[in-house]
Amino acid sequence: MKIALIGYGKMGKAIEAIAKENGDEIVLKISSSNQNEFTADNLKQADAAIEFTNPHSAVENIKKCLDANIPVVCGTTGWLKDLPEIKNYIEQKNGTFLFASNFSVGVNLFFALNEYLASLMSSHQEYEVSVEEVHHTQKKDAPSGTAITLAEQLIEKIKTKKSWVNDKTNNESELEIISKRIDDVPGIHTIKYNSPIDYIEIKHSAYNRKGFAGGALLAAKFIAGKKGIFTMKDVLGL
Ligand SMILES: NC(=O)c1ccc[n+]([C@@H]2O[C@H](COP(=O)([O-])OP(=O)(O)OC[C@H]3O[C@@H](n4cnc5c(N)ncnc54)[C@H](O)[C@@H]3O)[C@@H](O)[C@H]2O)c1
Ligand SMILES: O=C(O)C1=N[C@H](C(=O)O)CCC1
Repeated sequence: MKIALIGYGKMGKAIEAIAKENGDEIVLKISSSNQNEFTADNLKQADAAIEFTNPHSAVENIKKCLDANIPVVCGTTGWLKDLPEIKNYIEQKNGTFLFASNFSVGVNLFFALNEYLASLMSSHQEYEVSVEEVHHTQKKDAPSGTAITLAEQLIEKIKTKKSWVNDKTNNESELEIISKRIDDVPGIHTIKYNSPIDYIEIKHSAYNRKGFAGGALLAAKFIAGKKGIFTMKDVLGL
């Protein structure tokens, strides 16, 4: 398969390494230093584009891929306030799009586990739920996109929680998300349930970026040749 990489930083390079192992071809690599090559003609050489840049560039980059009629997988986090605009754009262009806050298969299984545990815990209000995420110090957004997905799942199931805050809170209706930034940590997410008599936690730790990169490639293969908006649930059959 032929892939355009929009963003050639830590994730772009991790995707390139796995693509080479799989026999996929990277036909275009765009970073902030070669924007002149980010053209419709160049994009059209690819079966799909994979976008991992930053919260300020993602929306424009996705639109450029849709304008060129190229299916686009996006892993950039921190831009989701603009998702309704992107959904309209996809409809107008009859385009193809897949976003995931986390592409790793393990985290997508962890999402399913989080939903299941939250539905069990919803009738046990003595447990106070909170989320913690730890990432490397170069990360631009907080909380992580993955932590937001986990928090949204919890708010859906645990009716006392109405919204999340990225800070400590004593307000019972707010779900606490604590963000920590430590050197080179690829990503750790923990869901904590604390009661006056015991404590339960579920935790996912990424050892490196291979899971995110491999999942993004699976997603690109899944959407190539399709039309519409997809999620990792479609890719993994969850
Ligand atoms: N969804 C997931 O599974 C997942 C996993 C890891 C990282 N991420 C997210 O992916 C994004 C990128 O992460 P990273 O660690 O690779 O970051 P990074 O800073 O290492 O790389 C970003 C790259 O984007 C390039 N870039 C910046 N502006 C650009 C533009 N306008 N057009 C094209 N390229 C541009 C930079 O030159 C750089 O090469 C972040 O938002 C991060 O949170 C998501
Ligand atoms: O390294 C990052 O940045 C990561 N971003 C995603 C997020 O915000 O959840 C996924 C994990 C790694």
